[in-house]
Amino acid sequence: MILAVKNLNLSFEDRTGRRKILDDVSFSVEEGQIVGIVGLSGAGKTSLLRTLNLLQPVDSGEIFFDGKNIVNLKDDEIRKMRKKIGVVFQSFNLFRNRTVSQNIAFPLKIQGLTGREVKEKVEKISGELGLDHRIQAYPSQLSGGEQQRAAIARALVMDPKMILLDEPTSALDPKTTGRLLDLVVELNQKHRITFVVVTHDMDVIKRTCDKVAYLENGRLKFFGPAHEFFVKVEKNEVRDFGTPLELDRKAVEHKGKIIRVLFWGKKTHEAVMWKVARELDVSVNILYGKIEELKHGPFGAMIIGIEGEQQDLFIQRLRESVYSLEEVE
Ligand SMILES: Nc1ncnc2c1ncn2[C@@H]1O[C@H](COP(=O)(O)OP(=O)(O)OP(=O)(O)O)[C@@H](O)[C@H]1O
Repeated sequence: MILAVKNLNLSFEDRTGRRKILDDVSFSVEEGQIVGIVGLSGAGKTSLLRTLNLLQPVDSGEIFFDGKNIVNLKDDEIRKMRKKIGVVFQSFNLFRNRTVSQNIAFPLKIQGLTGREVKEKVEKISGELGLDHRIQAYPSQLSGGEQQRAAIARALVMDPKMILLDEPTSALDPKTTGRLLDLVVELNQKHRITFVVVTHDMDVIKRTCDKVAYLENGRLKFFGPAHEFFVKVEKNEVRDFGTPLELDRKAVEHKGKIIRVLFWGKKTHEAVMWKVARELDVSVNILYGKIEELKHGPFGAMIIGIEGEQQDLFIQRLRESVYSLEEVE
């Protein structure tokens, strides 16, 4: 386990008094995982991210990183710890009056590496991130995607164990977003870097995340595998995040039973459904359906109308091969 957050509380003082921002938040992250932090605006996502990098002191609670409680560290220990945790802010925070190369070199120079060592590292990282041709440019001359990669390069150059990303795709077009997400997955697999990503973007969750933390008014309402988060969305247990499949009863004329099926990770569910339907002579009518390609396999939701004498047996048999199945009244 690389990160364990225990009973974290944070509050801020404003005109109305003290306001709770994080309320008894606990979760843990295995090394090499990518975790998405989601929730409505103001839920406390960025505040949580800032506590993880010790930019934000907390009221109470513990944060174990790499086996050590990092809450209440002394200044020199904080500096040491920060080397292991890279941060890429939403606004990238690149030094405007330095080139890409100088931006990436900056943390290494502070470390006291020799000119030659710095040059080698900067070249290696910028090559890996496809920035070699932009190395002498200034941030203002870069596209949003390039600025993002320069900021990631600057974090990566310290060989961090974990990288925190705040809304990494909010300034990017869909194509650049796709490339960034591929890059995150690649860095994660190649270097085993753990990522914690604050995002509003469902694509980030679908394509990169192993786990999801869902915050509502500072409380962690869900923490678990990405596909289980999508189950929550389908069951309408997550406010304003994603749209569950709805059955429009008026639009459907159906005499038999209607079932809602959720499936995950197996590509065989549909084959099973048709096979069982044939065996039991049940007719199957898919009324609504959708499939999301998650990192660890497809997640799907279907609303199905069935007819035939052996409907109940069909439901029983199908239930064995899907994630969940319920009858719709
Ligand atoms: N330094 C601060 N002082 C007082 N209140 C703050 C401070 N920083 C954040 N807040 C408040 O804490 C709450 C949570 O903010 P935070 O930025 O963590 O939310 P968020 O979930 O990241 O929102 P968004 O998605 O809009 O970025 C907000 O109501 C915000 O106004």
